[in-house]
Amino acid sequence: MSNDTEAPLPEGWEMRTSRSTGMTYFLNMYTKKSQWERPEVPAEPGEVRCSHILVKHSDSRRPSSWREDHIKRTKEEALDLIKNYRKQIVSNDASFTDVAMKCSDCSSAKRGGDLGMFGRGQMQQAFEEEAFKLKVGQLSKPIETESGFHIILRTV
Ligand SMILES: O=C(CCc1ccccc1)N[C@H](Cc1nc2ccccc2[nH]1)C(=O)O
Repeated sequence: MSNDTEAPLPEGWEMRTSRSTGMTYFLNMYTKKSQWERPEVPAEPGEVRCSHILVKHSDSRRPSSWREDHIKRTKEEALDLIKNYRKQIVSNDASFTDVAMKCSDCSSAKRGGDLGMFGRGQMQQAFEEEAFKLKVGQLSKPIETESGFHIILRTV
């Protein structure tokens, strides 16, 4: 715990002095939210940009996609597929964009899986939690939402 006021603040934070009380507080430069406690980790961005690859299954919220009118694969088969896609990408046997365009069961497949910029409260909870944990350029492990299984690449 560093309460040394000289130590540099983590990325994205600025130190401020309250005009009314003279007390020091800390401002997240992305979200403009403030806090009294000295931050120990970089400020969370207000928005991130991610691409993803989605593999749906028969129990998905909408078991249909541009690829397949009636998706019959089981959850187990879907998880196996997304793990194999991740292996191909990590080993550089295929590019994220190509796999997304060919294999993703989301309409974003047409754009290499790109979902654009989004803030908290816009995507399904499990997807949001993982997306905001990622560093820029990082590829997530498979995560599950009601839509199916995803791997997420944070791009901005
Ligand atoms: O909801 C959409 C569209 C997502 C989208 C956002 C922004 C640009 C392009 C697409 N497609 C669903 C599948 C799906 N479920 C998701 C859950 C979280 C993030 C992306 C997702 N994609 C479906 O097709 O059932």
